Amino acid sequence: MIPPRYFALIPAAGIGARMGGAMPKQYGHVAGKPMLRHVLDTFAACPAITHTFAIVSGADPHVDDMMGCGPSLAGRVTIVRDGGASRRETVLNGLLAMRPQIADDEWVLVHDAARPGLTVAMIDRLLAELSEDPVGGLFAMPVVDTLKRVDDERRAQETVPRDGLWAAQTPQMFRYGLLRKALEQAADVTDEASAIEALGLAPRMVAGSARNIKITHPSDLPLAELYLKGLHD
Ligand SMILES: Nc1ccn([C@@H]2O[C@H](COP(=O)(O)OP(=O)(O)OP(=O)(O)O)[C@@H](O)[C@H]2O)c(=O)n1
Ligand SMILES: C[C@](O)(CO)[C@H](O)COP(=O)(O)O
Repeated sequence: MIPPRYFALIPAAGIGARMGGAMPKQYGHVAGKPMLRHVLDTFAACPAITHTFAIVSGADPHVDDMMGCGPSLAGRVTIVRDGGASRRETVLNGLLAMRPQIADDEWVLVHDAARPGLTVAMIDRLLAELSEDPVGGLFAMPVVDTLKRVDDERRAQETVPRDGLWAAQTPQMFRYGLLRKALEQAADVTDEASAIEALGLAPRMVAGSARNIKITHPSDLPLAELYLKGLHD
């Protein structure tokens, strides 16, 4: 029996509103290279990943320059120019584009273009932990801060018990057929695991890493630089 293969899907069609800047944040440089290029180079360097699909906006004017700023990724990465108005739509469009190359029981790792700190070793660890899992799962980290739910005036209304709370990261790894069905049926979700949970299934958490930071605001950049320059494990 041929073992199922692993494919990466990188949603990269956002505008980076919270980051600001002249271009979408996935093209902003961190440690000398565009954020999205870090991600594509990592997946291309991972032998266990059969192929990577990056989903960008149909009108994206930056992707060709990004693909040209380093060794060729031909044969390892396909750019799909079909981003959607939401993350969910972008990922779903990517899954549809992948259809001719992937079977329903094969794995899709969905990873934010905004998380350039991912390493090949982390990908291998995720596969080792989840490749036999009946549902799939994701990187996540236990919440360590005390959480407050606040009102419109930023006053605490409730302290949310943090026992059992984990902060989701990516990759989020599910079999193609299940993920596509879940996203087709989901309301607008902020991650793929939410759509899987809406089917009544329980994705498994795998301990992530602080280096797998999602670059959202300008204040996230210095820490990401430290990790990507190898100055901090
Ligand atoms: N319509 C969208 C929205 C987001 N994303 C992607 O989803 C990932 C995580 O989203 P986020 O960090 O929110 O990025 P943006 O949506 O670009 O940021 P903002 O919400 O600040 O605009 C990013 O790689 C982003 O490019 C996408 O592919 N399509
Ligand atoms: C998928 C994710 O990174 C998990 O924490 C997060 O939900 C993405 O949220 P964003 O608002 O699209 O950045």
